[in-house]
Amino acid sequence: METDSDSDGSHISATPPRDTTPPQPPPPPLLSSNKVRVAATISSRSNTTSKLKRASKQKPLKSRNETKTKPAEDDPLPIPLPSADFSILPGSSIKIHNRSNAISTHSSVENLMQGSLPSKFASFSKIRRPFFAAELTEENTIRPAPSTPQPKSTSGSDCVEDDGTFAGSVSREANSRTAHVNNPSKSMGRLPNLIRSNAHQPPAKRPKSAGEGNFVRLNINGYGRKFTNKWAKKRTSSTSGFRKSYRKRKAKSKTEGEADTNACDEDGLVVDIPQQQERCRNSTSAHESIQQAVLDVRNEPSDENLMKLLKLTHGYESFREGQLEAIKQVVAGRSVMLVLPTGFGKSLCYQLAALILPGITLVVSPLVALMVDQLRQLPPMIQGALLCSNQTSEEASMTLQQLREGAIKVLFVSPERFLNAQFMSMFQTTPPISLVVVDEAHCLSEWSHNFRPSYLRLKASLLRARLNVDCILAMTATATIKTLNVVMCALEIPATNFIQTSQIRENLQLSVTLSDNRLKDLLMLMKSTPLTEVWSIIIYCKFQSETDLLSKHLCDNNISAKSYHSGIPAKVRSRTQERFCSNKIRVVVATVAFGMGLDKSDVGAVIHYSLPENLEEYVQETGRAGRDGRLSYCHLLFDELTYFKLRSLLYSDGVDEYAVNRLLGQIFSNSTNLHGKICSLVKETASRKLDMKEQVILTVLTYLEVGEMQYIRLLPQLDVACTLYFHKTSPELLAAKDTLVATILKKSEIKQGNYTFDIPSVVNSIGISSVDILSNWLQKLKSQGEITYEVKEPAFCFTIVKKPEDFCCLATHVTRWLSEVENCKVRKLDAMFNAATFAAKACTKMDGCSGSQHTQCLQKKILDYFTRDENAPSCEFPTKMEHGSPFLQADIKVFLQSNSHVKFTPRAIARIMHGIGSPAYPSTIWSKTHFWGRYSKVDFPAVMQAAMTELMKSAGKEVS
Ligand SMILES: Nc1ncnc2c1ncn2[C@@H]1O[C@H](COP(=O)(O)OP(=O)(O)OP(=O)(O)O)[C@@H](O)[C@H]1O
Repeated sequence: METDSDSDGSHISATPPRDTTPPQPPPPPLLSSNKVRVAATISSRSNTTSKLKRASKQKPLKSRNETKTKPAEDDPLPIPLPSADFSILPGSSIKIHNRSNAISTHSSVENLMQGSLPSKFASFSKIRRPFFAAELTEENTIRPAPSTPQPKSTSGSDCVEDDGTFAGSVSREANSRTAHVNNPSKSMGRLPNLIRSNAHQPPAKRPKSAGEGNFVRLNINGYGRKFTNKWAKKRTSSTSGFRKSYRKRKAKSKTEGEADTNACDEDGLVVDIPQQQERCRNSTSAHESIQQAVLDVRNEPSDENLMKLLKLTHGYESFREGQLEAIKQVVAGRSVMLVLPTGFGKSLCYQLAALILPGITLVVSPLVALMVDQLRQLPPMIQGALLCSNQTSEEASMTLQQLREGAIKVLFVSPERFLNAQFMSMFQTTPPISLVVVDEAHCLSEWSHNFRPSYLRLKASLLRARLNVDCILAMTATATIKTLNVVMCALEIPATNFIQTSQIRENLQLSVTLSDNRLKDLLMLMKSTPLTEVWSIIIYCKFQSETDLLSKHLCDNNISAKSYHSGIPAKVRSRTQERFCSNKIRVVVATVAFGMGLDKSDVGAVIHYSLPENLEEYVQETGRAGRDGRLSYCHLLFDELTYFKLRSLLYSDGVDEYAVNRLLGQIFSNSTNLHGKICSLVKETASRKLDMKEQVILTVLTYLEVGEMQYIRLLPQLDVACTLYFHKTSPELLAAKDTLVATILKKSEIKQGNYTFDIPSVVNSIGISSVDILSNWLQKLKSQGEITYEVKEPAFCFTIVKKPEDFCCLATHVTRWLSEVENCKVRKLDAMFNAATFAAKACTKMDGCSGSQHTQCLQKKILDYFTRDENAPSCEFPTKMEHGSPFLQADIKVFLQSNSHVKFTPRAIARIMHGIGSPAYPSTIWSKTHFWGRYSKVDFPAVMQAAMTELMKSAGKEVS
């Protein structure tokens, strides 16, 4: 059962244990959940009640059911089928609002909103883990090279940032809706997150500039390699250029005899030229007003001045809860931890701050897709750009040039950039950085659901020392107390600067079904009200194969659906997303790969076809529904089998101490001679030899770099094996003319007449300063027709800073920590499963839950999860796992006997018994044994223990 899941949730992304010594001066930690919540409210809380009252008077909650969805042109609307009653689904008695029974619908809506809902919840975010692809290699060596790091990599660490490969412009247009709920005021009264204010009361028209909008042409798919901020571009382009193109267009329209003033500009946007000129004039005055408003705020950052600026820049009448406080703190130079729900307006906080602060605002974002989305959403008067590895060096230099000229206010980068010495030093020649924004800040903590080792570099101390930045805005939508503590500690954000608002969006109706036939139940759900009346639906699956199967099944049943996962070509994915956003596809059946940068406010329902791995994921994915504030439906279909499968998969990243020890041995072998030289570790070979996933190796390496002590310095990843093919001059003759060729020949192995060498070894021995010099030189020989060459074997590259004194002690420390991370993930899954099981089986329905509708009890569970002390065991509902089996020991014995030629560790045996493949014991081979996955219901540590006992017995026999 090797997973084809996109979640790769199983990857521990293990990383360094936290520094035990807090940074100087130590930031006041968030002591307890209570403390956090008290601090969280700061000033925002006091206004909440009155705001709610005001809001409830102002706007009614619209029911999605009452919206007439507009059928798309190229996909026929599914034929409405007789509605089914969910109550017939096993394990539930769902009673969802029936169209033919309007009164019951609305009363249910009221019921939903009337329940006593807690006002504070932690919430969701949208980051997704990258998909990792490995290539087969044969070597596994660590090699020395010169001390200067090479700046460019072919398959470098930046590959992670580029993983968000889907591109495509996203339609921002939601269907216009006019319907109202019969009695909405009651519901409204209980909605603390007035996200709907956006939907119901369109903002005042934004001031427009000549180059309105931040146009981005995506290059992720390989076509159009530009990340351009159009506004900035227009600023630098000359007027004559504009006139020329205008004349050209006009002439063209004349020759064609058409009075068409609409023309396609170079980027494919339709531009109305006379209007554009008018806009130019208007924009000058708008620009001046904004400049004046910025000056006013700088002089006096009062609520009134900030509000005025907000209106001018974004067209909004007021700030949402938490926004004003965050902006004020940041503008005053104080770091802030901001926790707001998904789609609540975190970006606006740094956008306004960027405008007010004098220097550059650097936004660290985990995925290119997200950066592109954020760049696109910048208001026109804020010039932005992004740096990513998809760009050509010319594009990157152009961005740098614009930065130097002060033409860019907001720069988006990935955390991997902080590996790059060139990047870190480039700010010496630009205006200073005023603010660093860490988006999806939970990625910084190993205790979050989405940990990214590269985020570990983002320590306040580094930002201060290398970028001279003191002010940090950390933002997330989903973080537990434990996660927040880690983030705030690393970024040195004092507890007093913690801003958290009400977290849950109450326009989401949460329902749950424990199902023993999910396919049948899903179809029934889709063919019943209210879903028959909802246009945009996302169905989340865990596995890629599942999404393909489901979308086909839905299509076969007259429901237009498309599958979306990272195995689908980027172009196709991009098109699916585009068509979904423009309402041409009704249903997208997706893995977690779908949602990043999704800019669609009118998703009416999110269905989970599998159990999410944790409540963070659940909250985040359900949060993609109803961002327009309308009543939206979130149904969770789950079964125990998937729970067992997911739980097993969480153990696929675990490592044994001896393997960590061996890894350390490889990294530091000959380290005395290697000081400052480039070393490499071929990913695939190391992974197979150590039976350790590449991602886990990277985590250990990151630990060695940014843990308590710095042992290595990571460099961008590289394909290290290079094969040369000589075409004109013979190798010997060329070597006689060129010392570089001579060195290569000395360092090469001859395979089938071709010369293969290790790039870091050659770079080290010829003493050149960077790998780039070597590759430029090879390129030159290639252009002369002398050679062709190919590179392969992606490797982790690093230089040794210090050799650990005690390998064993370090290995123990790292292993223990990795194991804690693993346990944390398992606990998160259990909490998700327990919450769903509680709703489906044990909820007494006293607090407003009914049928399969469990908004109230699930919201309570979520609140509890995000605010409780995670270290305290939560055993309100024991997990379903068995702790042993009478046949386990005997089966392991038989398994060992029948595979006596293979060496196993207890972990390897337990993985096979749980049906999990690993680099050294791949599922392609081991799934053939009939013990494969046989004990997935038995707790993994118990299976490991049994395997250990059996291995000891057989070893004892061998010795005697
Ligand atoms: N004060 C406000 N009034 C009205 N609308 C607002 C306000 N602030 C933000 N918005 C709008 O809310 C929407 C969501 O904002 P944004 O994308 O910044 O949310 P987010 O919290 O960053 O979301 P995510 O968690 O998905 O990253 C945007 O359309 C934004 O313009």
